[in-house]
Amino acid sequence: PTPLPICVTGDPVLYQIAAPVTEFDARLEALAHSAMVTMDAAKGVGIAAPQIGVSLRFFIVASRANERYPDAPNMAPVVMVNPCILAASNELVAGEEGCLSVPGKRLSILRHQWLDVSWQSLDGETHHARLEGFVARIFQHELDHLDGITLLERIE
Ligand SMILES: O=C(O)C[C@@H](Cc1ccccc1)[C@H](O)SCc1ccccc1
Ligand SMILES: [Zn+2]
Repeated sequence: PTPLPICVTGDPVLYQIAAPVTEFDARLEALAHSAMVTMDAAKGVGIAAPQIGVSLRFFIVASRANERYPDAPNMAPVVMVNPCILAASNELVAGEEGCLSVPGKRLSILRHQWLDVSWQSLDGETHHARLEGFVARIFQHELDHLDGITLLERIE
C-alpha cells in the first residue's frame, strides 16, 4: 500500500494509551504492513501504530546503521505486538533520538542500557529477548508511543 500520513505533535492519538491487540487477523497484518511501508518511506528505524493514527499496541523495530549510530546493528524489521518490558538495567544511557512525529527535533534522552522484553508476532506467538544499546533504545522509544508519550514529554 502507499505510505500513510504520520501523525505529528498535537494529534490526540499520540497522547492516548493504545489498546491491547486481541485479534491476530488479516486486518492486523494489513495495519502492520502499512506501518512498515510508512516507516520505510520516512527512513525510520522504528514506528508505532499510533503514529499512523491506529491506537493499538504494536510497533516495528528496524535498527540499521545511521550517521548518529554508525555501529547500530542492521536487523530485519520486527513487528512487536503487545510488547512489554520484563526487566530493565539500572544503568541509563543518554543518546540522541529523533521522532517521526516531532519533525526536526533531536533530543538527548536517557534510556535503560538493556531490557528483557516479551512480545507477540503477527501469528500470536509469544517471544522473549534481551535487547541492548540502540535496539533497546528504539524499543523504549516505541513503547512510549503506545503509552501516549513522545520525546517532548521526556525532556529532562
Ligand atoms: O518516531 C519514531 O518512532 C521513529 C524514530 C525511531 C528512533 C528511536 C530511537 C532513537 C532514534 C530513532 C526515528 O524518528 S526514525 C529516524 C531516525 C533514524 C536514525 C537515527 C535517529 C532518527
Ligand atoms: Zn517517535
